Amino acid sequence: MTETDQLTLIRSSFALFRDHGDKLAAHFYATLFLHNPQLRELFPAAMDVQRDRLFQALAGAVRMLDRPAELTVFLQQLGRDHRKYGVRSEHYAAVGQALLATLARFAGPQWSPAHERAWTIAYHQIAATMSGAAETEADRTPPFWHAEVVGHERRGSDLAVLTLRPHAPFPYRAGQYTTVETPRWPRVWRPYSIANAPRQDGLLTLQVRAVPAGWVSNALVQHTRVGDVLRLGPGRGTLVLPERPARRVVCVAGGTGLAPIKALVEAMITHNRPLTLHLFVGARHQRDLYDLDALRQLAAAFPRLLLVPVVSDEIGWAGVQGRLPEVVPAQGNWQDHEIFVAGPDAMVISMVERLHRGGVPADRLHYELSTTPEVLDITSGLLEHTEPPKPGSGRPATGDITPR
Ligand SMILES: NC(=O)C1=CN([C@@H]2O[C@H](COP(=O)(O)OP(=O)(O)OC[C@H]3O[C@@H](n4cnc5c(N)ncnc54)[C@H](O)[C@@H]3O)[C@@H](O)[C@H]2O)C=CC1
Repeated sequence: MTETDQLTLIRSSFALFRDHGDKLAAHFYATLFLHNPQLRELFPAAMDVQRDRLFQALAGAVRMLDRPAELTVFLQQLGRDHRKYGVRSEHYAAVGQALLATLARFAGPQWSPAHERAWTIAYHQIAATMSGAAETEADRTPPFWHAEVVGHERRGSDLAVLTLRPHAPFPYRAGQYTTVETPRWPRVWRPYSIANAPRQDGLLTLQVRAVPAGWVSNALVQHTRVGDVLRLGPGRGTLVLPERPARRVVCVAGGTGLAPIKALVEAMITHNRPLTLHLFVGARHQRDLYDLDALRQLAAAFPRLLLVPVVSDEIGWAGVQGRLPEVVPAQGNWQDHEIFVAGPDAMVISMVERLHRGGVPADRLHYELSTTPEVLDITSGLLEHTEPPKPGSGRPATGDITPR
């Protein structure tokens, strides 16, 4: 079977599953657990979110099949990230069997031996790439880090700043995110940006907003205390400082999008010391500007940091008023600036589009979206246990200005 034949068979059969996402996933997990009850304990108690992820993961992999280099990078990362769930190489065969049986069932009469072969080959390649990367990584880093909560500060009714002390050195770059599991919700992991540049004492801060029905965010904000121990996945994400030192910089943070931006600002102040550094911090209401005191301290220590709080939804606010995508382009000519943007996807997309239209080259625009295919894939693997990113999370897509 040629690669082209394989691709055609997989894509054509995939179209048959499209309308069965939920049922297909439910059948897959039922089959998997029926034949391998010992695997149930790798998954969270509630499987509804998990089921949604399966079809997205398959769609992501099928989409990338004709881009092998990209697919390999994605699968390697997925394999490394599955270590924290306790996934081992021998589990992949069981998953493959359940998957193939499920696909055959949902494809119906159109399923042929050729389809079976094409999917089997593809799955073996996927499993080999994932488990190979996981094994290589096992020589270098632990699958997860325990981290003690050494500070828990409420900033308003739905927001908390957590300070964590990992039990072992936790390598990451300013602007990256980690995934967090709380003892309250075992095996449910959610991504949160790390809100500080790496420090000598190894402490990490998270800025977490509790969102409606957000299991982990509510546990972290409402029910977590100093002394609790969380688990952290490895640092991830591409919203990091570029190789070339940034000389003139604009940072834009909307809501808890401040977390990665604050880490980047700290790193720049320590290492690059840019000539100009504008920091726009947007919130809906004045009371939502939850970290102003700390930002003012940064500005006092580094006078070239110009801090601009922006409030969008409160009449009577005496400072800059409006939505970030309208305010920031109007405040200056940023064509020769390095721009970092984080916050709600709609804000980030609108901001990046406007700045690009205004002449800022794509390679100077740094941001991440929660809905990029890459992210969807990473957070929704066959065995992945995370929801789409929530507040406080950071996503890879730096420099790509195409909204997805
Ligand atoms: N790397 C990243 O980009 C990161 C993104 N986030 C995301 O940031 C978001 C933060 O949520 P909240 O704190 O509740 O922020 P929020 O919804 O209260 O909004 C914060 C700011 O963004 C503006 N904004 C919101 N929607 C907008 C839109 N459609 N168009 C233009 N401006 C808009 C608001 O006016 C305000 O200035 C979450 O969705 C979270 O996932 C969080 C951390 C990192």
